[in-house]
Amino acid sequence: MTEPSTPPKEVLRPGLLAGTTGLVTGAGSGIGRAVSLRLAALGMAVHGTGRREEALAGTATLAEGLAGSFAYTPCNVRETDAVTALVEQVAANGLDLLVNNAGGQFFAPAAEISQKGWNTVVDLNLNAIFAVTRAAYPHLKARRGAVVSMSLSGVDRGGMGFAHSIAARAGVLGMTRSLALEWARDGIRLNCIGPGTVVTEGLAGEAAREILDRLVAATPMGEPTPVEEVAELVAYLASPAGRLMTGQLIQIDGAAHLGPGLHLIAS
Ligand SMILES: NC(=O)C1=CN([C@@H]2O[C@H](COP(=O)(O)OP(=O)(O)OC[C@H]3O[C@@H](n4cnc5c(N)ncnc54)[C@H](OP(=O)(O)O)[C@@H]3O)[C@@H](O)[C@H]2O)C=CC1
Repeated sequence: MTEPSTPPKEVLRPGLLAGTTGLVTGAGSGIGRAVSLRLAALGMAVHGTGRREEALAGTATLAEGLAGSFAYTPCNVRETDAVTALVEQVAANGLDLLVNNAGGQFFAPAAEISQKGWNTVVDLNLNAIFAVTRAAYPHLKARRGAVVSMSLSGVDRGGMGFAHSIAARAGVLGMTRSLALEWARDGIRLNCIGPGTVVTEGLAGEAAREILDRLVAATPMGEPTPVEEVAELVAYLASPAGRLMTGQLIQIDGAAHLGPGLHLIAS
Protein backbone atom coordinates (compact mmCIF):
# COMPACT_ATOMS: atom_id res chain seq x y z
CA MET A 1 0.00 0.00 0.00
CA THR A 2 1.39 3.40 -0.92
CA GLU A 3 1.25 6.12 1.71
CA PRO A 4 -0.92 9.14 0.88
CA SER A 5 1.24 12.20 0.19
CA THR A 6 -0.90 14.22 2.58
CA PRO A 7 -1.83 11.99 5.50
CA PRO A 8 -5.29 12.53 6.97
CA LYS A 9 -5.00 14.67 10.08
CA GLU A 10 -8.60 14.27 11.21
CA VAL A 11 -9.43 10.78 12.40
CA LEU A 12 -12.06 11.37 15.06
CA ARG A 13 -15.75 11.01 14.29
CA PRO A 14 -18.02 14.04 13.80
CA GLY A 15 -20.12 14.86 16.86
CA LEU A 16 -17.65 13.15 19.19
CA LEU A 17 -17.56 16.08 21.62
CA ALA A 18 -21.13 17.35 21.24
CA GLY A 19 -22.58 18.58 24.52
CA THR A 20 -19.20 19.22 26.10
CA THR A 21 -17.56 22.49 27.14
CA GLY A 22 -13.91 23.47 27.11
CA LEU A 23 -11.60 26.36 27.97
CA VAL A 24 -8.52 26.92 25.81
CA THR A 25 -5.85 29.47 26.76
CA GLY A 26 -3.84 31.10 24.01
CA ALA A 27 -6.72 30.42 21.62
CA GLY A 28 -6.03 33.32 19.25
CA SER A 29 -3.09 31.86 17.38
CA GLY A 30 -1.01 28.84 16.46
CA ILE A 31 -1.65 25.63 18.33
CA GLY A 32 -4.38 27.12 20.53
CA ARG A 33 -6.35 28.31 17.53
CA ALA A 34 -6.05 24.93 15.79
CA VAL A 35 -7.07 23.12 18.97
CA SER A 36 -10.06 25.41 19.48
CA LEU A 37 -11.26 24.96 15.90
CA ARG A 38 -10.91 21.19 16.00
CA LEU A 39 -12.73 20.88 19.32
CA ALA A 40 -15.51 23.13 18.00
CA ALA A 41 -15.67 21.11 14.78
CA LEU A 42 -16.23 18.00 16.89
CA GLY A 43 -19.15 19.70 18.64
CA MET A 44 -17.63 21.23 21.77
CA ALA A 45 -18.65 24.65 23.10
CA VAL A 46 -15.19 26.19 23.35
CA HIS A 47 -14.29 29.32 25.29
CA GLY A 48 -10.95 30.83 24.38
CA THR A 49 -8.73 33.35 26.07
CA GLY A 50 -5.50 35.23 25.39
CA ARG A 51 -4.38 38.85 25.64
CA ARG A 52 -5.14 40.05 22.08
CA GLU A 53 -8.82 40.51 21.37
CA GLU A 54 -8.32 40.73 17.59
CA ALA A 55 -6.53 37.38 17.55
CA LEU A 56 -9.38 35.73 19.45
CA ALA A 57 -11.89 37.37 17.12
CA GLY A 58 -9.99 35.82 14.21
CA THR A 59 -10.47 32.37 15.70
CA ALA A 60 -14.16 33.12 16.24
CA THR A 61 -14.55 34.03 12.58
CA LEU A 62 -12.91 30.78 11.50
CA ALA A 63 -15.20 28.85 13.86
CA GLU A 64 -18.38 30.14 12.25
CA GLY A 65 -20.48 27.30 10.90
CA LEU A 66 -18.79 24.56 12.92
CA ALA A 67 -20.88 22.01 14.81
CA GLY A 68 -19.87 23.45 18.17
CA SER A 69 -19.09 27.04 19.07
CA PHE A 70 -16.27 29.42 19.98
CA ALA A 71 -16.70 32.33 22.36
CA TYR A 72 -13.90 34.31 23.93
CA THR A 73 -12.82 36.68 26.66
CA PRO A 74 -9.47 38.48 26.54
CA CYS A 75 -7.39 37.89 29.65
CA ASN A 76 -3.75 37.84 30.71
CA VAL A 77 -3.22 34.46 32.38
CA ARG A 78 -0.39 35.96 34.43
CA GLU A 79 -2.98 38.05 36.27
CA THR A 80 -4.08 35.36 38.68
CA ASP A 81 -7.21 37.03 40.06
CA ALA A 82 -8.52 37.89 36.59
CA VAL A 83 -7.93 34.46 35.12
CA THR A 84 -9.39 32.72 38.16
CA ALA A 85 -12.54 34.84 37.81
CA LEU A 86 -12.67 33.94 34.13
CA VAL A 87 -12.53 30.22 34.90
CA GLU A 88 -15.43 30.64 37.33
CA GLN A 89 -17.45 32.49 34.73
CA VAL A 90 -16.75 30.06 31.88
CA ALA A 91 -17.23 26.95 34.01
CA ALA A 92 -20.45 28.11 35.67
CA ASN A 93 -22.48 25.80 33.43
CA GLY A 94 -19.96 22.96 33.46
CA LEU A 95 -16.44 22.28 32.24
CA ASP A 96 -15.27 19.08 30.56
CA LEU A 97 -11.87 20.17 29.29
CA LEU A 98 -9.16 22.67 30.18
CA VAL A 99 -6.37 23.20 27.66
CA ASN A 100 -3.43 25.06 29.20
CA ASN A 101 -1.84 26.21 25.95
CA ALA A 102 -0.86 29.85 26.51
CA GLY A 103 2.87 29.97 26.95
CA GLY A 104 6.13 31.09 25.52
CA GLN A 105 9.62 32.25 26.26
CA PHE A 106 12.57 34.04 24.79
CA PHE A 107 15.67 32.07 23.92
CA ALA A 108 18.82 33.04 25.81
CA PRO A 109 21.76 31.41 27.57
CA ALA A 110 20.95 31.07 31.26
CA ALA A 111 23.74 33.47 32.18
CA GLU A 112 21.91 36.19 30.26
CA ILE A 113 18.48 35.59 31.80
CA SER A 114 17.69 38.30 34.33
CA GLN A 115 15.74 37.46 37.46
CA LYS A 116 12.80 39.40 36.06
CA GLY A 117 12.99 37.48 32.79
CA TRP A 118 13.11 34.18 34.69
CA ASN A 119 10.15 35.18 36.85
CA THR A 120 8.12 36.29 33.85
CA VAL A 121 8.59 32.99 32.05
CA VAL A 122 7.90 30.93 35.18
CA ASP A 123 4.77 32.99 35.90
CA LEU A 124 3.45 32.34 32.40
CA ASN A 125 4.42 28.70 31.99
CA LEU A 126 3.98 27.35 35.52
CA ASN A 127 2.28 29.64 38.03
CA ALA A 128 -0.55 30.59 35.69
CA ILE A 129 -1.19 26.95 34.89
CA PHE A 130 -1.52 26.05 38.55
CA ALA A 131 -3.90 28.96 39.13
CA VAL A 132 -6.14 28.06 36.19
CA THR A 133 -6.09 24.34 36.91
CA ARG A 134 -6.86 24.80 40.59
CA ALA A 135 -9.76 27.14 39.77
CA ALA A 136 -11.09 24.59 37.29
CA TYR A 137 -10.91 21.68 39.75
CA PRO A 138 -14.43 21.66 41.23
CA HIS A 139 -15.97 22.12 37.80
CA LEU A 140 -13.89 19.37 36.22
CA LYS A 141 -14.74 17.12 39.15
CA ALA A 142 -18.45 17.66 38.57
CA ARG A 143 -18.07 16.47 34.96
CA ARG A 144 -15.15 14.02 35.35
CA GLY A 145 -13.25 16.24 32.96
CA ALA A 146 -9.73 16.45 31.59
CA VAL A 147 -6.76 18.82 31.55
CA VAL A 148 -4.25 18.99 28.71
CA SER A 149 -1.18 21.19 29.18
CA MET A 150 1.04 22.14 26.26
CA SER A 151 4.65 21.34 27.09
CA LEU A 152 7.80 20.85 25.02
CA SER A 153 9.37 17.83 23.39
CA GLY A 154 12.35 16.79 25.48
CA VAL A 155 11.16 18.69 28.54
CA ASP A 156 12.40 15.93 30.81
CA ARG A 157 15.93 15.93 29.36
CA GLY A 158 16.76 19.64 29.11
CA GLY A 159 17.76 21.88 26.26
CA MET A 160 20.13 24.78 25.77
CA GLY A 161 18.68 28.27 25.47
CA PHE A 162 15.51 27.96 27.46
CA ALA A 163 16.37 26.91 31.00
CA HIS A 164 13.55 29.08 32.37
CA SER A 165 10.91 27.57 30.12
CA ILE A 166 12.03 23.98 30.63
CA ALA A 167 12.20 24.49 34.39
CA ALA A 168 8.65 25.83 34.37
CA ARG A 169 7.27 23.12 32.11
CA ALA A 170 9.05 20.36 33.99
CA GLY A 171 7.21 21.82 36.97
CA VAL A 172 3.94 21.49 35.08
CA LEU A 173 4.77 17.86 34.31
CA GLY A 174 5.38 17.21 38.00
CA MET A 175 2.15 18.99 38.86
CA THR A 176 0.32 16.98 36.20
CA ARG A 177 1.55 13.66 37.56
CA SER A 178 0.81 14.65 41.15
CA LEU A 179 -2.70 15.86 40.38
CA ALA A 180 -3.32 12.78 38.23
CA LEU A 181 -2.89 10.89 41.48
CA GLU A 182 -4.72 13.32 43.77
CA TRP A 183 -7.69 13.71 41.44
CA ALA A 184 -7.83 10.18 40.02
CA ARG A 185 -10.83 9.18 42.13
CA ASP A 186 -12.57 12.35 41.01
CA GLY A 187 -12.30 10.99 37.48
CA ILE A 188 -10.16 13.94 36.35
CA ARG A 189 -7.37 13.11 33.91
CA LEU A 190 -4.38 15.35 33.35
CA ASN A 191 -1.78 14.99 30.59
CA CYS A 192 0.97 17.02 28.94
CA ILE A 193 1.59 17.14 25.21
CA GLY A 194 5.15 17.70 24.05
CA PRO A 195 5.12 19.00 20.49
CA GLY A 196 8.42 19.15 18.66
CA THR A 197 8.88 22.08 16.33
CA VAL A 198 5.58 23.59 15.26
CA VAL A 199 5.58 26.27 12.59
CA THR A 200 3.39 28.96 14.13
CA GLU A 201 3.66 32.77 14.11
CA GLY A 202 6.78 32.76 16.24
CA LEU A 203 8.72 30.47 13.93
CA ALA A 204 7.15 31.31 10.57
CA GLY A 205 8.94 34.58 9.77
CA GLU A 206 12.09 34.99 7.72
CA ALA A 207 14.07 35.96 10.83
CA ALA A 208 13.22 32.65 12.49
CA ARG A 209 14.12 30.60 9.42
CA GLU A 210 17.57 29.66 10.68
CA ILE A 211 16.17 28.55 14.05
CA LEU A 212 13.48 26.53 12.33
CA ASP A 213 15.99 24.87 10.01
CA ARG A 214 18.18 23.91 12.96
CA LEU A 215 15.25 22.47 14.90
CA VAL A 216 13.98 20.43 11.96
CA ALA A 217 17.49 19.15 11.23
CA ALA A 218 17.64 17.92 14.84
CA THR A 219 14.35 16.05 14.42
CA PRO A 220 14.96 12.42 13.40
CA MET A 221 11.85 12.27 11.18
CA GLY A 222 13.01 15.51 9.56
CA GLU A 223 9.80 17.49 9.71
CA PRO A 224 7.95 19.85 12.02
CA THR A 225 4.72 18.87 13.79
CA PRO A 226 1.57 20.21 12.07
CA VAL A 227 -0.82 22.07 14.37
CA GLU A 228 -3.69 19.89 13.17
CA GLU A 229 -2.00 16.78 14.53
CA VAL A 230 -1.54 18.39 17.94
CA ALA A 231 -5.22 19.39 17.83
CA GLU A 232 -6.32 15.84 17.02
CA LEU A 233 -4.34 14.53 19.99
CA VAL A 234 -5.98 17.05 22.33
CA ALA A 235 -9.41 15.99 21.06
CA TYR A 236 -8.52 12.33 21.56
CA LEU A 237 -7.47 13.01 25.15
CA ALA A 238 -10.75 14.86 25.73
CA SER A 239 -12.76 11.95 24.33
CA PRO A 240 -13.97 8.79 26.07
CA ALA A 241 -11.19 6.88 24.27
CA GLY A 242 -8.71 8.70 26.49
CA ARG A 243 -10.61 7.65 29.61
CA LEU A 244 -7.71 5.81 31.23
CA MET A 245 -4.87 8.01 30.01
CA THR A 246 -3.56 10.25 32.74
CA GLY A 247 -0.33 11.57 34.22
CA GLN A 248 1.51 11.33 30.91
CA LEU A 249 3.82 13.37 28.71
CA ILE A 250 2.86 12.47 25.15
CA GLN A 251 5.50 13.67 22.71
CA ILE A 252 4.29 14.31 19.18
CA ASP A 253 7.62 15.30 17.71
CA GLY A 254 9.01 13.00 15.03
CA ALA A 255 11.31 11.44 17.67
CA ALA A 256 12.91 14.79 18.48
CA HIS A 257 13.11 13.77 22.14
CA LEU A 258 15.31 10.82 21.15
CA GLY A 259 17.51 12.81 18.78
CA PRO A 260 20.45 15.13 19.45
CA GLY A 261 18.24 17.60 21.35
CA LEU A 262 16.41 20.73 20.26
CA HIS A 263 18.82 23.43 21.34
CA LEU A 264 18.26 27.12 20.77
CA ILE A 265 21.85 28.15 21.45
CA ALA A 266 25.06 26.55 20.23
CA SER A 267 27.05 24.34 22.59
N1 LIG B 1 5.69 26.42 18.16
C1 LIG B 1 6.44 25.45 18.67
O1 LIG B 1 7.38 24.97 18.03
C2 LIG B 1 6.14 24.92 20.02
C3 LIG B 1 5.26 25.54 20.88
N2 LIG B 1 5.03 25.00 22.13
C4 LIG B 1 4.13 25.63 23.06
O2 LIG B 1 2.81 25.53 22.60
C5 LIG B 1 2.05 26.63 23.09
C6 LIG B 1 1.43 27.38 21.93
O3 LIG B 1 2.47 27.93 21.16
P1 LIG B 1 2.33 28.42 19.65
O4 LIG B 1 0.96 28.23 19.17
O5 LIG B 1 3.44 27.83 18.91
O6 LIG B 1 2.70 29.95 19.81
P2 LIG B 1 1.85 31.27 19.76
O7 LIG B 1 2.79 32.36 20.13
O8 LIG B 1 1.11 31.37 18.48
O9 LIG B 1 0.79 31.03 20.91
C7 LIG B 1 0.96 31.42 22.22
C8 LIG B 1 -0.39 31.88 22.68
O10 LIG B 1 -0.33 32.13 24.07
C9 LIG B 1 -0.98 33.35 24.32
N3 LIG B 1 -0.36 34.00 25.48
C10 LIG B 1 0.93 34.29 25.66
N4 LIG B 1 1.11 34.94 26.82
C11 LIG B 1 -0.13 35.04 27.36
C12 LIG B 1 -0.61 35.61 28.56
N5 LIG B 1 0.22 36.19 29.43
N6 LIG B 1 -1.94 35.54 28.81
C13 LIG B 1 -2.79 34.95 27.94
N7 LIG B 1 -2.38 34.39 26.79
C14 LIG B 1 -1.07 34.44 26.52
C15 LIG B 1 -0.79 34.18 23.08
O11 LIG B 1 -1.86 35.10 22.91
P3 LIG B 1 -1.70 36.65 23.19
O12 LIG B 1 -0.37 37.06 22.64
O13 LIG B 1 -2.87 37.25 22.49
O14 LIG B 1 -1.79 36.78 24.66
C16 LIG B 1 -0.83 33.14 21.99
O15 LIG B 1 -2.12 32.97 21.48
C17 LIG B 1 3.01 27.49 23.90
O16 LIG B 1 2.94 27.12 25.25
C18 LIG B 1 4.34 27.11 23.28
O17 LIG B 1 5.43 27.42 24.07
C19 LIG B 1 5.62 23.84 22.49
C20 LIG B 1 6.48 23.21 21.66
C21 LIG B 1 6.83 23.71 20.39
